Amino acid sequence: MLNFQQQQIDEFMLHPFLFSLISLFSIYILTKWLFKNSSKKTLPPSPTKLPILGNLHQLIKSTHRSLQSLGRKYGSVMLLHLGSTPVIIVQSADAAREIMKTHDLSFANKPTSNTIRRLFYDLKDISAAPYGEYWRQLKSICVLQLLSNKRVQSFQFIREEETDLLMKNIKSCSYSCLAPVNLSELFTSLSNDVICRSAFGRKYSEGEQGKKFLKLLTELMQLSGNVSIGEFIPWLSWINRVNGFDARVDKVAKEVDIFLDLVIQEHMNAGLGSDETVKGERRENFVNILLTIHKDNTSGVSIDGESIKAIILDMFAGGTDTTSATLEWAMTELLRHPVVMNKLKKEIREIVTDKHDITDNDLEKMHYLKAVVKETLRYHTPIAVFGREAREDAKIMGYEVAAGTMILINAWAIGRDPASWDEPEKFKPERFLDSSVDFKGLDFELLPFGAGRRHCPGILFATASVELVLANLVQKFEWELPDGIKKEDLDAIEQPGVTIHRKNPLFAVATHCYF
Ligand code: HEM
Repeated sequence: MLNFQQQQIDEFMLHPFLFSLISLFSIYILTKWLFKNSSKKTLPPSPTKLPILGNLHQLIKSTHRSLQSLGRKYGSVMLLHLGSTPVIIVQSADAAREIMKTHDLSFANKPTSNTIRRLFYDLKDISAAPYGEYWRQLKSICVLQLLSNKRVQSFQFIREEETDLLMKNIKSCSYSCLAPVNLSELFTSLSNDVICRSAFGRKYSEGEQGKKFLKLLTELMQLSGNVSIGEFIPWLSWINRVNGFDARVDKVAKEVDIFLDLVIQEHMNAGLGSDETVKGERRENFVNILLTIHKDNTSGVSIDGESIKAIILDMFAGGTDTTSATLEWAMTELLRHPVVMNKLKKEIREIVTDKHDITDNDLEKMHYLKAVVKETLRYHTPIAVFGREAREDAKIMGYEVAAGTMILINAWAIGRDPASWDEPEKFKPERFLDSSVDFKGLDFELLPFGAGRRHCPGILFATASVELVLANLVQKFEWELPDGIKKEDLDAIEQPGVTIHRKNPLFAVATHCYF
């Protein structure tokens, strides 16, 4: 029986036509299999997704913390699906370096949404504009004209005057009657006033219109940070129309536009008269600088009225909330760590021995203060997660990324990665004293301001205010928590949003005053 079968097989195999047919068919199948396997994309690991929602349900509580815990399981580069949108999550210094240095140009776009488009003049602002000639022009205006070293120095008088007002306010509201002050609220007004004077040449916070503008800005920030379900699950976008979200976006965009039109008109009427002067010297404000660029069309840069409004809006959106959050977290940690507070106090009081006001020169010598600010930005990264978008197909850490894919960089998790940091869960400014690690975008383990082409142009502007305010708060007052709250009981609960603030406002009492 076996022999018969074998014989049949042999005869069959020896038949020349059948044999070649079978060979050809086998080669075809083998080639197809090989090709299929070689063209199969190497994608990052991915948690199981639900139908429709994808992985959205896993990010409900706190995006940066949820991403960090998923990363512990799936690795520092993982693929999530937010609804039907694939998103690559990056949570290590090495992977961030590949995105923002090795392949920076491939990832130089920013992810956008319909909400951002409607709030930010159809992407005419710097932070949302796609990479290209228009964005390059805007960024160069921003870096060379609005936020350059020289310009930031020229606004020193604004920082000093506003800090001085803050100190007087604390003296009269807290020290005089030993009452708790809401530091969170004071930091928000200070940051707004500093940007307002730099942008418009005057504070708008006192008038009715200005107050309304600040309220609108708060709403604008909330709306831009809102994860609108329709962005990720397009067939559910009707929900935004029904629940009033779309109407709110349109209303805020319209009212912000009316206010900015008014401010620009005022500046056009007043001309350079709207600039503030210090000892007879004119200090140009952002609106006037932009109007001059618009009029002169110098150096081939051309911007229109909408671009001016979009840039101004970016300065407020990018510079106010982030600065106040940094101050709020820095004071929270100083109050929770009396040893750090005392060390900082000692440094500041040794440098500012007489009663003179703290100058930029003094700040330069305050190495511990700078370490406290860096540690605050590492430990409480204000913009915990920021995005990029692939402009073309690229490969990161061996994984393939298709053009158009959204990337989310979890700067907060990178700042707490044990692979880069010793005792990352402790607030320890000392770690920066003998270290060259900085936040200027060259050290990928510390990315509070991002890196590469899209890095934050406001670093100098922000740190100048944060350092001056902190140094004054610590030099001029002794601080205690209200109502006998112990340092261990001071919470650090976060309020989710684009910028991570404290959920509960920070209250403290100025018990001694030295001015
Ligand atoms: C502590 C304060 C601040 C923090 C933590 C911060 C953080 C950031 C981050 C993470 C980005 C994205 C970077 C990237 O994608 O690589 C960014 C972009 C930006 N920031 Fe800031 N920022 C701060 C202050 C400011 C200030 C004071 C201004 C202006 C007055 C400003 C204006 C901008 C602008 C215009 C962009 C968009 C840049 C671009 O897309 O090319 N920021 N910022």
